[in-house]
Amino acid sequence: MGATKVVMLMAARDSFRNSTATHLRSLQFVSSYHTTRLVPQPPDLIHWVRREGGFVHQDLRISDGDSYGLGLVAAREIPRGSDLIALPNHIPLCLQSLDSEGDGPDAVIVQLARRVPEELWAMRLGLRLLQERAVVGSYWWPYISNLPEAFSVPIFFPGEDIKNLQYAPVVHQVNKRCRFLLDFEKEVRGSLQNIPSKSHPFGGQDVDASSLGWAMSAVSSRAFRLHGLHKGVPMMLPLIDMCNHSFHPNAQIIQAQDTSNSKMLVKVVADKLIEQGEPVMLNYGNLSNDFFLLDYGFVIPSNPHDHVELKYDGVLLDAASMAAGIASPTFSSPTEWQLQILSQLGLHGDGAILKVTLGGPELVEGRLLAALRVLLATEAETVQKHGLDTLKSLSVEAPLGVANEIAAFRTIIALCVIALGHFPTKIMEDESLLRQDVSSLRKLAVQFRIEKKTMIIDVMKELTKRVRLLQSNLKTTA
Ligand SMILES: C[S@@+](CC[C@H](N)C(=O)[O-])C[C@H]1O[C@@H](n2cnc3c(N)ncnc32)[C@H](O)[C@@H]1O
Repeated sequence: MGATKVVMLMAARDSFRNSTATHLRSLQFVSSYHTTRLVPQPPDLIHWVRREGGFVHQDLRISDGDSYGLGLVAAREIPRGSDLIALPNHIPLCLQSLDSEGDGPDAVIVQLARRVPEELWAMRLGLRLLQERAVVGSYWWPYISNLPEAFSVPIFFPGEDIKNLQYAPVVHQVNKRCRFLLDFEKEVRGSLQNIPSKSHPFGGQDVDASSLGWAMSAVSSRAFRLHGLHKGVPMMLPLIDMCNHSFHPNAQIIQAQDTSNSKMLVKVVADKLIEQGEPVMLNYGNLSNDFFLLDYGFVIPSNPHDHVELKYDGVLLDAASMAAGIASPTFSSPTEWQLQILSQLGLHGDGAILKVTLGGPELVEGRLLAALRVLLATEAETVQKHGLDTLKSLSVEAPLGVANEIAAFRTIIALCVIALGHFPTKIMEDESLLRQDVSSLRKLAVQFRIEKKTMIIDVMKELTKRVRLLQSNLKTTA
């Protein structure tokens, strides 16, 4: 079902290739990506920002080359603390408040944006971007023409490569986004049917799922939410959005006041000395590979913030526990006092959130760890001596005793084995696929699943190490 929808999205993309009206800019979408921009030779973005009253450090250049697409680099050493870019208020592209009324094209955009669920906020600003892309003479055209013509986010993967992700939570998200785009295409077309041309936000042009997908991906992969003046409102920040991501950035975005006119500026400032030839990197956030893939179209190898989602399920935990050699586990039939703690952990009763995670900086989600410790304990009094925070913490060693801790860790290791078993292929097979001549989208899908599996194996290794340590402590004490 999901895959069929995706194929439809791809097909929709192709069928609109010839719909260009001569007096308007086309919203069509062409299927290539990386460094290819919307027009073959877009205007010089640095020059445009300066001309519009922004500041760009004299030693900054846009560079083309590595696998990250375009990026910003230092042509000469830039000292720490230097301003790299400063954009006055009129350069960022944002959406007006969804509460605003009025008429004309902007009001139509606001009405359409109100129909987009908050979780797909990128589509809201995407409508605004599409509006500026459609009409000739847009103030932002020098910026928009420098945007990539295509994105490697999974809504544009062929159906087969969505399956190739092999990870249900992300496949589910991709299908949801594709379904949304196809439904929203109908809604947008319906709403624009009887709009007089002077109020048409896209200059009379048709909008399809593919152009909506382009706009949503342009925003999700490039917009920033700043928490100062604009209180988390997403904005497209021309030129600043040429900076690529690193968890070890050398620059950051700040908001500051322009001393000459006391208006607000969005700035990029060097956090470190930037060597000649070094790229300027920002941290997009401590995100999992699920987010990086869905919103940005890339994955980070050995991402310390990556995790896998599991459903908290007593029967599954019993199976894992038994596989780990623990006699008669009671995960599926907890006692009354255990159920009370599970409710406090949000793993039982009304409003329970059964999604738990393995991996990331926490290694094991605190709620899962606490549940295992509690359900593998036999005495209510021993457990009730401890607060929930202690039970949830991996750094508090064996709060309910060493044997309990070893049993909890072994159960998680067995859970990891079960989780690995859900992937239809092994890492070795994936790696051999990567060496073959396959499309870059397929490679990305395979790289994503390799990272998930490697992360699970790393959790197992770490917990095995801890079990060994606990066992040796036990022997020493004995
Ligand atoms: C804000 S834009 C940065 C400029 C972009 N490289 C370009 O060519 O316009 C974000 C996009 O850059 C690429 N990118 C940024 N950081 C990356 C990284 N660490 N690894 C791989 N791709 C990255 C991804 O395609 C991402 O969607």
